Amino acid sequence: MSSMWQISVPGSTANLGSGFDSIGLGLSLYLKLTVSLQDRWEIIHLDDNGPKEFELEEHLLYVIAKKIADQYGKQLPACRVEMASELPLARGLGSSAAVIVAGIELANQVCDLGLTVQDKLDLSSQIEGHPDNATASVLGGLTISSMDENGVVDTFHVNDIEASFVVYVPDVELKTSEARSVLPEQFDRAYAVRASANANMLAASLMVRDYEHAGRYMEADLFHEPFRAQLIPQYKEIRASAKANGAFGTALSGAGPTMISIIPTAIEQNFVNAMKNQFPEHQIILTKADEHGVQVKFKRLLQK
Ligand SMILES: Nc1ncnc2c1ncn2[C@@H]1O[C@H](COP(=O)(O)OP(=O)(O)OP(=O)(O)O)[C@@H](O)[C@H]1O
Ligand SMILES: N[C@@H](CCO)C(=O)O
Repeated sequence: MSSMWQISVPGSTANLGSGFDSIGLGLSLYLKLTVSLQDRWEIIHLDDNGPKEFELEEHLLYVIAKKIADQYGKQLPACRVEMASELPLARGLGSSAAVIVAGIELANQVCDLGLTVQDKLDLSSQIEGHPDNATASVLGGLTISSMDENGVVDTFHVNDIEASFVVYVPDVELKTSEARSVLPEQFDRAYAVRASANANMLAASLMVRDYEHAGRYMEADLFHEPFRAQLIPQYKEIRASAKANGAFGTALSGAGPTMISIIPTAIEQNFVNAMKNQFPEHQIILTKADEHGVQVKFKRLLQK
């Protein structure tokens, strides 16, 4: 008998504008792993959304799985991993958080660690450094989170987000580390109060499912977008056209360069067609909130 695990992790969008480093939303775009045990490690990418060349010891999935196994005093067995991903690298769709959550789950399954959901929220957020994408990949849905100085995460989780989302993915990468390097180290008090008031309004609007209001506060970020906008292809044009075509609001997805609109479900097809006409250089994808977070299917196979 041999064992096989199928691990599915949703990608995510972080911030939704003013909810910087705190608000996340799982998207119905997935990273999927098929894992089995064999006598040597092997990671096979089934598409282009993975590193083109890599040393095993530097592959994020392996690094995380090994780190977690070590942390729990277990030996990580050699695995064959087939990886399929709908998340382009370094575009703002939470590819790194999804791989981190997948690596934690892989170690959890093959080393039988018995991790709780809270363990997964804490471990993944500590590794990412902020809980927005990580919590959304663990839980799906909308997550509003805070991580304390000991790395303990408190998350408010909301499902049934009845809106549609459209992402505009440009053909350029922007590493999160680079997009964070342009942010100011400090804000003065009056500025910080306005920025956090806008984040509070965004969170409240999302909680009561007032997406029109949420769209307004998605566009009112003061923590990061004013400093990142210059790095983003067609930032102003996409925001303006999306609004003209009926979007509630548009923001950077995570650290960018992808942008995301929240739109009424009733207009989705016309909206996407109009935006595709106006932004032919972008890959434009209609998506929804994922409702499940990380999922595992386990099979025992009869060996030939
Ligand atoms: N499928 C994958 N396999 C291996 N490594 C990956 C994979 N997906 C992402 N990574 C790693 O994560 C890095 C991208 O992380 P980064 O935080 O810059 O972008 P992101 O997570 O896509 O964006 P954001 O955090 O803004 O949503 C890649 O350079 C690579 O090292
Ligand atoms: N909150 C993070 C998301 C990307 O990891 C940022 O905007 O930098």
